[in-house]
Amino acid sequence: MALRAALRSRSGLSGLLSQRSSCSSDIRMCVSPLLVPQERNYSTPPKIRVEFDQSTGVAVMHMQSPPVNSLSLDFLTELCISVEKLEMDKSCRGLIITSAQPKVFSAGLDITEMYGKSPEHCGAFWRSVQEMWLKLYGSNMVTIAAINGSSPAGGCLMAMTCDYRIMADNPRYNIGLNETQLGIVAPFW
Ligand SMILES: CC/C=C\C/C=C\C/C=C\C/C=C/C(=O)SCCNC(=O)CCNC(=O)[C@H](O)C(C)(C)COP(=O)(O)OP(=O)(O)OC[C@H]1O[C@@H](n2cnc3c(N)ncnc32)[C@H](O)[C@@H]1OP(=O)(O)O
Repeated sequence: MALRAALRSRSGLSGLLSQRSSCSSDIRMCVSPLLVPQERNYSTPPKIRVEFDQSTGVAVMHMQSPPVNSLSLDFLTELCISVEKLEMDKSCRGLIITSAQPKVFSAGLDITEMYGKSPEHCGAFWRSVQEMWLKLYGSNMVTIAAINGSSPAGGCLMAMTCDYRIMADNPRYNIGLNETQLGIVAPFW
C-alpha cells in the first residue's frame, strides 16, 4: 500500500510519462556466473543510470544508450547487474524502468549483434537476452515499465516482463512484436 502510494506520488512516473514526443548497503557482489565475464567497459558512458530513493524504496532505472536503447550484450549485461544489485538491497521494493532517450523506450534487440559474430558471442548474447527477462519476470520488486516512446520487439518483451506497463499516450509511439516481419526466429532454449 505504502509502495503504491509512493509510486503514485513520486514525481518520477508522471514526469517520465508526460515527456511525450517532445522529450526531445550492503550490496554483495554475487552476480550470476553468466554475467561475470562481461565487465563494464569504463571507457564508455554507462548505458543504465539508477536513482534509488531510500525514503520511498523505489528505484528508477533510466536506459541511456543512444540512439535507441537497443539491447546489445553490453547493455543487457549492465541492466542485469543493476537489477541484481537492487534485488539484493532489501530496502528496494519497487523498480520503474524508463528511457532517457527521446521518443524511444527501446528498439529491441540490437540487430548488429545478430550477424558477423562468433558462435561464442552469439551464445553470450542470447543468454543475456534470456537473463534479462528471467531477472525482471522473477524479480521480488514491483516492476513497472514507464514506456515513454516506441518499444518494438525486444523492447516490448522487456516491458512484458514487468508487473505493470504504463505507456505515454502518443500515436507516434508503437509497441508490439515484429519478429516475423523481420524474419527472425528466436532460438530454442
Ligand atoms: C517471456 C519471453 C520468452 C521468450 C522470448 C522469446 C523470444 C523473443 C525474444 C526476442 C525477440 C526480439 C527480437 C528483436 O528485438 S529484433 C529487433 C527488432 N527491432 C526493430 O525492428 C526496431 C527497428 N527500429 C525502429 O523501428 C526504429 O528505429 C525506432 C521506432 C525504434 C526509432 O525510430 P527513429 O526514427 O527514432 O530512429 P531511426 O532513425 O530508425 O534509428 C536511429 C538509429 O538507431 C538504429 N537502430 C534502430 N533500431 C535498432 C536496433 N534494433 N538495433 C540496432 N540499431 C538500431 C538505426 O539503424 C539508426 O542508426 P543510424 O542509421 O546509424 O543512425
